Amino acid sequence: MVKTPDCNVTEISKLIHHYIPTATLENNVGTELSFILPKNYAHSFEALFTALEQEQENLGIASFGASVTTMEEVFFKVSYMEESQTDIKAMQSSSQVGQSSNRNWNKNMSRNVERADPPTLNESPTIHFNTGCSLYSQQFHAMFVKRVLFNWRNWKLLLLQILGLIGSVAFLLSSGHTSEDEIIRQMDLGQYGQTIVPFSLSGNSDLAANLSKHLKGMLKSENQIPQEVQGDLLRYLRETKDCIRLCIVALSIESKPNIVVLTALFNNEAYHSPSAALAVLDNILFKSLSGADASLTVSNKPQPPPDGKDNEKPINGQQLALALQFGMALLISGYCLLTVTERTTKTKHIQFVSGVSVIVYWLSALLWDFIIFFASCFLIMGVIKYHKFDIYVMDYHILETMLIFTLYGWSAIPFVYLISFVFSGSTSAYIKLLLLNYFSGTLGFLIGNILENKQLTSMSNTTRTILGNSLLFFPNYNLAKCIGEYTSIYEMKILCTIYKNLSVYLNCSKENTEKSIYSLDEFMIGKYLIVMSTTGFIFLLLIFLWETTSWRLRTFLNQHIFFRIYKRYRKDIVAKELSGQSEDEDVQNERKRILEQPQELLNSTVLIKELIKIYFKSPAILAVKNVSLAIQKGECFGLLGYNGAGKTTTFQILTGEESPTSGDVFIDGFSITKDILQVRSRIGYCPQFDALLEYMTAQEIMVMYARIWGVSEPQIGLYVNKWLNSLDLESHADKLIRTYSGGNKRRLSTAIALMGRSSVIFLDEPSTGMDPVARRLLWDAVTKTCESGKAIVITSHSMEECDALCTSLAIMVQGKFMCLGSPQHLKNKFGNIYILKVKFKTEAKLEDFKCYVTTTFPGSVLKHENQGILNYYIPSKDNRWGKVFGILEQAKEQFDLEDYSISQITLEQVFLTFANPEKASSDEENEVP
Ligand SMILES: Nc1ncnc2c1ncn2[C@@H]1O[C@H](COP(=O)(O)OP(=O)(O)OP(=O)(O)O)[C@@H](O)[C@H]1O
Repeated sequence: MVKTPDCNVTEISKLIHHYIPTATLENNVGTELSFILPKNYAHSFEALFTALEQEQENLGIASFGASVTTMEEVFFKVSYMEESQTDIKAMQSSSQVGQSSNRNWNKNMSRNVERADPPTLNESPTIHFNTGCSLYSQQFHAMFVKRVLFNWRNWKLLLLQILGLIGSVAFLLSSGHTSEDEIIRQMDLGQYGQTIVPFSLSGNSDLAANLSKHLKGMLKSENQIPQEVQGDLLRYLRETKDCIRLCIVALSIESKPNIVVLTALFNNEAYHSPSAALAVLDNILFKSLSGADASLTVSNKPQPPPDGKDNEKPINGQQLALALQFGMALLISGYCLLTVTERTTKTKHIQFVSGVSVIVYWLSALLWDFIIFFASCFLIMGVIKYHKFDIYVMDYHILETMLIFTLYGWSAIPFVYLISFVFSGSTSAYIKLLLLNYFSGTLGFLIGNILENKQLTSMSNTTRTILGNSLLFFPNYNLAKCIGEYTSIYEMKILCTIYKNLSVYLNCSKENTEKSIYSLDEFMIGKYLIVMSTTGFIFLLLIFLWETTSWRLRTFLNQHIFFRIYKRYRKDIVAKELSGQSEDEDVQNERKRILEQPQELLNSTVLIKELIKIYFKSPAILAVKNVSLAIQKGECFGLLGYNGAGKTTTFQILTGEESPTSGDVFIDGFSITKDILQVRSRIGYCPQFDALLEYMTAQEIMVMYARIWGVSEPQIGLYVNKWLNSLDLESHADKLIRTYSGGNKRRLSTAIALMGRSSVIFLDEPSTGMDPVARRLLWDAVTKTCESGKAIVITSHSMEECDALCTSLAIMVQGKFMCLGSPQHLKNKFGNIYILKVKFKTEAKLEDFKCYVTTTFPGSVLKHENQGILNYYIPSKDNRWGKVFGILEQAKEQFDLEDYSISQITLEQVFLTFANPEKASSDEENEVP
């Protein structure tokens, strides 16, 4: 029944009980009133409905109808009976007494019992909500714990990143060193394999002949090839092809009067050829003096380091600078994982609409990520110390090195946050950021060094400066430069102290050695430190700016640029599709009321004024076409429509996710286009796809949202448990959300949307995937939330759900409202048929019954016939409820009917009429007069 303002519910109940004593009140919410009438009183229906029709005006009934029990209600009844027979004791002993009564309510279908309860879920008088500084500190706490839990639950990933950092640094540092035990290298020709040794002999002297003989003998014994050259030895070396590769040493023995000149030649491409040539020469001299058996062995053994420095490693700053790049990129890039996931799954949006401030959100993330980074830097210092890179750890240098790392972290973490806005997937974001950071560090470092060396490039100074300065944008480049320059400076200082006479190679002037490393001069680190500390602030500022002004920017572009251009070139479409005029009287009246009355008089929680949304693609998609609507406090408004009708887009605009192309929305009087931050903290939102942090448990995420809303710390447990109870989630409270079924995730998303102090809650298909029991729990929670004074806007493809919950609804078709009003109003307005279902005991009188129906109800249509069951559409015009029941009671006896039912058109049939007008009109033409 639809009640008028002066409806007398007590009198209506009395009248119904007069005819049907066992009738029960099912629902009394808003303008809707419904009773359950047992079927065994079907014989009294004629009298009851006739009496209702006669007294309709006196009792304050705007309209009424009847529907039969659905299969879902049968499901509840059967499962309840089954359960009560088998497990009644268990249910009674349930510790959750309130919960248990909830379940009974749902399974009994006696909704009135529960709905009569005072609202307990929202703003219970005992719950205190913090504001101001305490609210901000609670939100910071919630955001910080969220971040900690992410790393705690994904510890393997974090460990991998830290091990990657330390491992890569350790590996690259150790692989760059020469071994401590240097090998002894023998300086003979054997180290080059078999070689050709050209030699020339000139003059006639015994000594020369003797030397030549020893040379040949020695070379043969060493498996080398002696090659006597007649004529010019140098020319032979230059022109003989084989010599280019195989001649390492050569010898000339020249006899002059009174002297023999021995000359050893060496191939200057072979590293050890000079000493090998001398060794050959010394050997033949020794052999000629001491006999053929005498020999000399020449070996190369590096000299040991000076006293006390025997373990010191050579310092190599570039090596460390490059070694750090991969590990740092691996760790730092990982900070995009949660931020990208939160943004793409809309979890961040939900946190913002629940009231988290932008500053709190990002600073809490920065703090935790910085702690992890700082701890990792200490581990790197350990590795550096272990590898004896004393320059970074001796004296106060550890502080200087940590300062470089700290400033790098300060700029690199916000850099990663900022760049992560570009990506739509967390894994691809990680890989791409890893490559960007790594290559900006390594290639940037090499390019930077080339740019600094004026001899290597022919660029003008301006180009060189622009290129050099643009590299400063990348934190990894600054880190590499800092470490590289830092090492060079101290290396120079140490060398100048030890070797005072090295002025040929080093500038060891006082001015140079005593200059501060923090100086802004070239080859000092001051510039890089200042750039890192400044870019940290700039990146953070850009993030805050983007978060707070991107909405305005998008709205401005949409409304003042794109839409203006569109209007200019598509006047025909704008006039036809976006005028806002409607053929439906209710939609038109609502629009007129909103446009004509001042906003204050409308006093609505949600006010939608001429809302238009166009997706400017090719071709442009007109998703919402000039919609106006006012939703009051305590109202549950349903938005129905086929897939693609524009419901989600409307929701996205109402929650500040999408910007409107034209028009405005006011929540509690605050404009969504101008005061988005005020609007955000007044909204609860359950999006179409679950926006949950899957590494958390239900308990943890609910506690997080309770903190975001500002529930006082001692009451959070109580508050969260209430909401977990309300959607029957306590048994899953401690399980990770990633293990939940789809239905349970929906329950949790809905509970999150319903909690807090919002004025309006948007539920986008909340019951998708829920079982019937969970759906009833959801209905119960939604009804109680409405009763607590909040407005709820819901979209659903379940007509039954909208029928049960919504005080008013609109059917949306291709972006427009086609009708508007309460479910019963729409059924009465558009449902001009009754649905008659008849079942025969035998089919003997079936044909007679068909003739009877055709003559008794002119215009009726047999919709469906199957195994003795007939399904008719009967026009309701001229056939009142009482008359129809009277006729069918008589027909039951006359035609031997086993059973019959007569019901009003369902909301679903009204929906089909509107949502598919072409089909519906052809159906009506063909089937229903
Ligand atoms: N981001 C987008 N870019 C372009 N077009 C879009 C975008 N989002 C939605 N649309 C289009 O806008 C229209 C309305 O889509 P919307 O998602 O609002 O429908 P809906 O009624 O919520 O459908 P459903 O019931 O399937 O959720 C559709 O034609 C859709 O293709």
